[in-house]
Amino acid sequence: MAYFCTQIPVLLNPGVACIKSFHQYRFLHIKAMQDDKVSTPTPSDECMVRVPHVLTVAGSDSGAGAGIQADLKACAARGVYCSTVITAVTAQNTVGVQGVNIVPEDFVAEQLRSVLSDMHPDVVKTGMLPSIGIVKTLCQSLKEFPVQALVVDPVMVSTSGHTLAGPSILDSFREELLPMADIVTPNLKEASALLGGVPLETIADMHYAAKAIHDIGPRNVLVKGGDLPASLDAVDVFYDGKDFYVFQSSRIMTPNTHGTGCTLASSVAAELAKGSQMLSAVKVAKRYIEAALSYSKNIAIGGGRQGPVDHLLKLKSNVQRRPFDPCDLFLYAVTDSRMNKRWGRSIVDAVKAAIEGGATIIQLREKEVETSDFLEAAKACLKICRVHGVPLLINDRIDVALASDADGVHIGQSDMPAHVARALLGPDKIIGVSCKTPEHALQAWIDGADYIGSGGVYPTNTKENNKTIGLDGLKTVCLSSKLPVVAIGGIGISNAQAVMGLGVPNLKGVAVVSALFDRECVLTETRKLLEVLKESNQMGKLKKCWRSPHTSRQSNLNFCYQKIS
Ligand SMILES: Cc1ncc(COP(=O)(O)OP(=O)(O)O)c(N)n1
Ligand SMILES: Cc1ncsc1CCOP(=O)(O)O
Ligand SMILES: [Mg+2]
Repeated sequence: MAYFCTQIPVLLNPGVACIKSFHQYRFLHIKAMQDDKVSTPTPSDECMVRVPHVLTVAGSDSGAGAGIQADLKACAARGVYCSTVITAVTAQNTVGVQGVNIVPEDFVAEQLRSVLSDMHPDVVKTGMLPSIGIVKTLCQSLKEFPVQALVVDPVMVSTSGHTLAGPSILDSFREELLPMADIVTPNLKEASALLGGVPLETIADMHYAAKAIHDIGPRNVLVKGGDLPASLDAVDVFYDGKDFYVFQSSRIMTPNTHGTGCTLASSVAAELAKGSQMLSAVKVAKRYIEAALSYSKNIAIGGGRQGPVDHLLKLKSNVQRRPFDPCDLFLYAVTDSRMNKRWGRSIVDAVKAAIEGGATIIQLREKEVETSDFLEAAKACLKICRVHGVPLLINDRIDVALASDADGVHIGQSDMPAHVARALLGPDKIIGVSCKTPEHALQAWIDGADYIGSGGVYPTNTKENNKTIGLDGLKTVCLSSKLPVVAIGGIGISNAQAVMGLGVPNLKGVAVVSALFDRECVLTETRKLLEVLKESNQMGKLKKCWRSPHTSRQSNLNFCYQKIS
């Protein structure tokens, strides 16, 4: 079995050293264009990385919970490329299957030839195979273009009860397809059909079925017990021809189960494509489907009885989150547990008060707390921030940001490099970078940051050995920066006006620690600073911008400030 590495392929221009990130590439490309010597980058073999690849041969589900669409999403979620040969197009939604249109056999053959002859997938996974001709075509193609593993999900009846492959198909399954399979993953109904209609109602029956199906020829069998009567647990039985393994987990109560069979089989295929052994591929796939089911418990898609699982575990968080808006930097509150402890309050209480006072973004800068406490605080603060539509960033700790699903991070010149943070956090999270010079600011932009923090503008006791850049230094950085800027360092009620009065358009606000948190009442201090900031932005030229209602549920905080130019 080959080992594959999953790095992003690197683009090369002849004569240009290997470019490591998209942002760097984009920058060099733009620069080359400006220098008038652009040539289209060509891939070079030495930098190319082979990507694990699953080909799914299945039906399309217009509702996208199952079929080809589930396979694509599951493989993407598991980090594997997925190509698709479509055997049928179904009209389907959360209510049921309204129609099926089978793709002609010779066109299935053509799709198979296109993919197998050129792209050489590692693993083939099958779903809906609606005719004997299509089963035979597939078996023939696999003989011509062998793959490392074949995963057969013997789809016969949709969960809503619609026949997707009739009983006529069973002989070709038994005689041709299953003997070629490395694993077959029937549910109880499908296992029963493969065994000629024998009733399967107990875990003992599932053991019997796994063995009897194994005798037909596949190397491994996973009998799924989701439909087991009178069982609160989800029980699946795996048999490798020698040993039985019973996977038992508590049943996740959710209406959103459409596509779980396809997803499980695709995930097994994805793990095999990455190089896993069969038993660990099944284990990982089961863990993944459990996570997806649990995550999708309360998502609402469609009006029918059975909604789709959210394979990418993303839909809910995108509802709660909104894109970064530079206006968020207006009143940027940065916590400090030492100060809060001194005044006898928790991080969470401090954040609550700052938001109530008008803070437009929160950064948890916790240099002295244990990781587990930091994570708990981040989760608790995130709940509050989400209710108020205020973004929450984590200082320094990418791991805490990831684990808490915070909105982003703030990192300095000696922290994790911003391009690495971007690769770890993905395109949607907010990244801020501390910059004291125009060179820092340019690099932050190249690396994919969203904003820069610049300072210390004034001397401060909050951060040791921090060079003060003054208002002139801040202005120089702002003028050179392509990104919005927030000023930091020694800023409070007495000098916020002077900072904002610099009059550079990309200076969007001030970041403040001690002026808010080293005070008795965070709420009062935040309110006072907000008033000063509003004044300083030459009141009248400052426009209150209302956010769309779904982003913030408290109307008094449902705003940001934007300067009218
Ligand atoms: C908004 C903002 N700007 C700058 C900093 C400083 O970050 P860094 O230079 O990494 O120093 P520490 O805060 O980690 O001590 C910041 N935290 N926030
Ligand atoms: C974290 C940081 N980075 C540059 S100055 C500073 C400290 C700002 O704290 P304060 O607002 O109390 O001066
Ligand atoms: Mg830092």
